[in-house]
Amino acid sequence: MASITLFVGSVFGNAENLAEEVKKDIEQQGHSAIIAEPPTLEQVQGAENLLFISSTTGQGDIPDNLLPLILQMQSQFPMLTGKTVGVVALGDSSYGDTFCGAGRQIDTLVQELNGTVTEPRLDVDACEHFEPYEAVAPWLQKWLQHF
Ligand SMILES: Cc1cc2nc3c(=O)[nH]c(=O)nc-3n(C[C@H](O)[C@H](O)[C@H](O)COP(=O)(O)O)c2cc1C
Repeated sequence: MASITLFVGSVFGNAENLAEEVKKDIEQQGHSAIIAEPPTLEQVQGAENLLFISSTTGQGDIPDNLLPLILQMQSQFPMLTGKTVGVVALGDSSYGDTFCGAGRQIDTLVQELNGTVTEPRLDVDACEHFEPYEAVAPWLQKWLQHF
């Protein structure tokens, strides 16, 4: 059984709702999951495995509720060696070059911090998926197989 901490970046609630569904799914498969509310550096350091679920706001920006943690991680460099990390990015391809910009920033950061990325980041396009969970469910199955 794995223990997974979810770190969620959300402005209007899409990523938050998705995280609740993902949490249930993880638990149904016999693992434990908690959503870090609010997401803090201590929770990053204490997490066995980390799953980031973040929308993108502004022009490729990280939502305000997750930004302080990401800035702290960028400045304090809490190494993620030995921890499995997943990144799910919500975005909208009509934003062009900034599509899923927050998720891309987080993905780069966790790799710099030496997290173990077993599945490539999933980018979920709101233009294709009205309900993001339909895109995330198969990705999550594959990600959980690594535990
Ligand atoms: C003001 C605003 C700016 C956005 N900027 C981007 C962007 O730069 N890139 C992107 O891929 N999506 C962008 N989006 C789309 C959101 O990431 C997408 O709608 C997401 O599902 C919102 O999830 P949330 O409710 O958890 O914040 C933007 C949405 C809004 C309302």
